Amino acid sequence: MTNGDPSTDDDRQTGLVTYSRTLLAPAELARRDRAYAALTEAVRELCDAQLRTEVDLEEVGAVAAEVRAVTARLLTSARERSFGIELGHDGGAREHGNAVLGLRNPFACAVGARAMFWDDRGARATLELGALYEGPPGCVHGGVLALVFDQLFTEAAAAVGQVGMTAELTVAYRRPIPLGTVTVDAWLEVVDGRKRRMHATCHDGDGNLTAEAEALLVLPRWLEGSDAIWPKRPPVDALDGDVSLDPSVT
Ligand SMILES: CCCCC/C=C\C/C=C\C/C=C\C/C=C\CCCC(=O)SCCNC(=O)CCNC(=O)[C@H](O)C(C)(C)COP(=O)(O)OP(=O)(O)OC[C@H]1O[C@@H](n2cnc3c(N)ncnc32)[C@H](O)[C@@H]1OP(=O)(O)O
Repeated sequence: MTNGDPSTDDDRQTGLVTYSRTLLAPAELARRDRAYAALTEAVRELCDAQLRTEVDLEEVGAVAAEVRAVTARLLTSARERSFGIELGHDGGAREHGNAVLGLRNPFACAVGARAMFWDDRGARATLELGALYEGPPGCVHGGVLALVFDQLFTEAAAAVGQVGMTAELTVAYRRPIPLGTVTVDAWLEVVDGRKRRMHATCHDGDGNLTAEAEALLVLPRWLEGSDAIWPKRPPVDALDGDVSLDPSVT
């Protein structure tokens, strides 16, 4: 099957996952990533602005027409389906459609160089969850937090070489989470064959523990022996200050 994109080779199937491999030189790939990241950021800013705007209704109508015109320009050349996974030159997955950290997904909240980190225990995300992620008034939507936990578990498992897909996810919401900065830590607790038991915490901007989560990840039978590589993230010590992932350190 061909994916219709001349910058990648054809689709391949590994179990349930369809992926292609880039045909572009690294410099060209980086140039495109910068351009698409800038577009994604601009659209994200637009989403936030349209949510909060109080301009008069005539202006609202005019802006809607302009946005539709811009959408039509983008659709003059567009893939028909989701981004899927494209493999880069090092075999690393370029998951640019991912709902939490996709470079080309304006809904993604874990974006930018300071959003996602790994160490030898697991993964940490430091996120700005603004008005677009609201559930209870002024607070983060519980489903959005579950989404972030889900991704963090995958990251934490990958950080220690134990990838898996989420089979079960349980969240304990301990106190409302004000919109703003949240820090989520996830780590591996137990490996039992293809099963990985995970734990995670969420702290608000004042350092309060707001939620905890547990998950069972399972290395899918179809992924055993695959050469697919989850993309590596910067080490936690790339951050300023004390950001140990040790769960005993609060
Ligand atoms: C996955 C990451 C891999 C990274 C690889 C690198 C590069 C890129 C390639 C692929 C990337 C793909 C996706 C990653 C992207 C984002 C992820 C974000 C997180 C998610 O968004 S992820 C989506 C939600 N997630 C699902 O879409 C899973 C649907 N599901 C299944 O795909 C199967 O269901 C699966 C695979 C879970 C198991 O299938 P299977 O055939 O491999 O294994 P099997 O059934 O034999 O179970 C083996 C042992 O696990 C126990 N077990 C199984 N399921 C259980 C359950 N629910 N509760 C309690 N125990 C359970 C059994 O009881 C047995 O235990 P025992 O050995 O003791 O008998």
